[in-house]
Amino acid sequence: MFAGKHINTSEDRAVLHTALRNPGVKIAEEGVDEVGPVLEHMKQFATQIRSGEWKGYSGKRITAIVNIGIGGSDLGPVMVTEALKHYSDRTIACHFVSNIDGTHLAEALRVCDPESTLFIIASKTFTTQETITNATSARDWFLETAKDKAHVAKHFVALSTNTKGVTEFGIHEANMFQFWDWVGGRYSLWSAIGLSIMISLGPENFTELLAGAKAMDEHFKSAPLESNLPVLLAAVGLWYNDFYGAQTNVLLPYDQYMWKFADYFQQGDMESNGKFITKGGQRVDYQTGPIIWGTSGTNAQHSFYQLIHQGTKLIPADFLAPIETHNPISHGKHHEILLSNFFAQPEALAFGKTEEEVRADLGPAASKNEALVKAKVFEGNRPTNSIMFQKLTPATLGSLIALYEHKIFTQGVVWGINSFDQMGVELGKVLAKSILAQLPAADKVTGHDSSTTGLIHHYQKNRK
Ligand SMILES: O=P(O)(O)OC[C@H]1O[C@@H](O)[C@@H](O)[C@@H](O)[C@@H]1O
Repeated sequence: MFAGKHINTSEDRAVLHTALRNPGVKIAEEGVDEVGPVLEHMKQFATQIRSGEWKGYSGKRITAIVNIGIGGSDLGPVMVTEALKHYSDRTIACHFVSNIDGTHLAEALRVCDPESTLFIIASKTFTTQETITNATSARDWFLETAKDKAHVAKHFVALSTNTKGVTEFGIHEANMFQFWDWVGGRYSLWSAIGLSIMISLGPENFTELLAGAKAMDEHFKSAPLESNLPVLLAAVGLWYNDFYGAQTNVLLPYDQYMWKFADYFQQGDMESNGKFITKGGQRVDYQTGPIIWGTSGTNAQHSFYQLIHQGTKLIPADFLAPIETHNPISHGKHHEILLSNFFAQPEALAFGKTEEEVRADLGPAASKNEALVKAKVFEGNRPTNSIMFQKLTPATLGSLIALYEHKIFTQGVVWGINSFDQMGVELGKVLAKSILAQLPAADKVTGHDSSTTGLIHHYQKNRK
């Protein structure tokens, strides 16, 4: 991976997101020597937006950005801007529009002023139906007020590998931030796709984020296997996934800023390792990628922990927490309570509560209610990893993301699959396109099973 070999075999591509955090690295791959210049372009632009030097068409400064992208062109920027909100000066409101559901764009535009809004169209391919449709509607909305197409240049920029698609859309090449086909969508927040992060947090913090990831890259490359964090995380995951039949891995950050961390790695892990075919084309006869889910802190305890503690499924869990909080309100009381929960849960999951302990707790009442005794038993022996870090800084977040990226890579290598393509997302897209063409009239609906045909007909009869 680090050497730039084409390990994404199905697409014959290198996998070089690590080069994005190591500008100037020498690898013979088209575009690698442009990493530094593009980063510089992003810094200049972000600084102009943040300082107010960049003006909208009517002379107002930019006070809101709307990142329009989906999947890897959305989840990274959303997760990181949330996780590092503490580092934002909040002078520029950040909106993220991904869903094709018109509600997503409409609700974002409701609070934006066309004269002071910048649209960032983020799409590696610049062909994704949701993004191009949302971007076109955003441009129409903008032109309702701005009138003149020449004003688009001040309010629309693109992050893409597809220069032709971007210029055809009407965005000037000078307002395009390039990246390359060796950056996978779900590994792209380090590239131009991170522009919204940089505008929100400032170039220095973005540089720190990259530096944190680079530190983890170095560790991954050089640490002995037995003390190599991504390898350990991968090995523990493999153990439960492949030898204990665990279907899943829940991510539980005890830091409210990280509330989108699991959402981000849902794509990162499941789109990478949700594969049943090896690189050589054989059907695997073992389990590959786990189901990833989770949410932050104690909210999860009051929601789904019941099943983790006493359900019939084995759910390995990763707990993450900062030693220091950015918000030590009420003399640090909140953080002490938060951390006491962070320490308590893995202990409870590991050691549970025996029937004898329950009986001792209940005293004489135990013998009167045997069912209650059984209901209060925790079997324990439920596996967890606990990861503590000093504070959620840009560098620490960069390291944590890279830690999980390399865990995913390591597991993919052991399973012999290609973690860097995503063939499984294509079929639904193709079917949706053919159905879209059939929606105008009932007699156009052909080639489907009776359930699908019935649903489409129901919609056609009842739409207004
Ligand atoms: O960035 P673009 O090209 O719009 O793709 C957005 C997303 O599309 C999906 O179908 C997947 O392939 C994702 O990996 C990707 O991040």
